[in-house]
Amino acid sequence: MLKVKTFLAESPFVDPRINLAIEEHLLSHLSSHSVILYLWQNEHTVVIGRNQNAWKECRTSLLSEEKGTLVRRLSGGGAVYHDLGNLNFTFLASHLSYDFIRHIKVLVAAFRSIGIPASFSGRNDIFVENRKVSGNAFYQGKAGRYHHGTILIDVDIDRMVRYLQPPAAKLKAKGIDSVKSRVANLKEFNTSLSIDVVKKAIKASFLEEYGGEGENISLSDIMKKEEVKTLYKKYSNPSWIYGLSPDFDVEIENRFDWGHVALGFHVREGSVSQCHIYSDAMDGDLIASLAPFLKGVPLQGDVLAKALRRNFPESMPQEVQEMACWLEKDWAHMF
Ligand SMILES: Nc1ncnc2c1ncn2[C@@H]1O[C@H](COP(=O)(O)OC(=O)CCCC[C@@H]2CCSS2)[C@@H](O)[C@H]1O
Repeated sequence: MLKVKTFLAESPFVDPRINLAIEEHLLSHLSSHSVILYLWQNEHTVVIGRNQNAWKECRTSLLSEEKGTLVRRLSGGGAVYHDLGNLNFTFLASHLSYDFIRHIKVLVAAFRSIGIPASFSGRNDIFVENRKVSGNAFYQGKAGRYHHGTILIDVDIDRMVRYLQPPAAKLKAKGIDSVKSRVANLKEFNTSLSIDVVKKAIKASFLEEYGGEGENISLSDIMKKEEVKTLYKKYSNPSWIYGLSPDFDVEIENRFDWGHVALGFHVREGSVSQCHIYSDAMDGDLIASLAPFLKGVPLQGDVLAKALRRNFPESMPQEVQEMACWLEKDWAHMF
């Protein structure tokens, strides 16, 4: 088997934008015949895949209201939730040293060494007793490739489900859909586990598989580099996080005493780029004439309601008042 030099890197940071910046930096500076095991954790974060629609995959306004962070990663695949009960691993390797089977071997052996009967699903997941405990994804750069994944150790599953639930509105969007699974925390199978125990097991299994010392990479030195600061800005930029979401169409409707109303929005980068309003109200013209007021407005019920009201500073027709209240009340958390 090819002899490779092994490195270990452990992040002391819990900000996903810093950790993703470090990961990308490590990838672009890989030397030949080397493999790095990078271990990292994020606090209260949803991570979407490179080609996903942010609003479709994540209740973005709920997450931000509860002080969570949404980030987009480089690799493909679906949306996952991280908190400090989740551990991430990344195997970064030069093209010749990259060997997915060996990575899985490292993980499965590590799990077994701490009493967890894990197996690889054949798709991109690791399962224990038919429940997913790890989701994996991949990226190829110039200097090498990476395979990264999550490990659910003691994650708040209620929060995970809440943030990743599908939006209530009818939504048609291109982009990659997440694949919902039944998940489990490793702690359910071995109550004495902690993040540290799992980390130690993975590091030991990595060195067992690859040999070598596992030279430490100092991430605080890497953090000082200009390139990492630039990458941090990229991962923090809303045009990276939201802007790469493919456009989508969304429809919401309601029956009022005076008639039925359906609002159809075309959404680009989070704001309404086109709006159509259909209604069977007596004063259908009034309702249809509201559409231009919603163009360019961010897709949030309360902000849309404000935009409607702004256009009737003097006397607001009853229908408009009711529509604004409905948007505010039912769709404040549209996504
Ligand atoms: N943290 C975590 N771990 C495992 N599975 C999860 C997690 N959060 C959510 N899920 C479940 O996986 C599906 C999505 O599965 P899906 O297969 O669509 O996507 C993935 O697994 C992507 C893994 C990305 C790993 C990266 C590594 C470092 S940064 S993120 C979701 O709907 C939940 O049912």
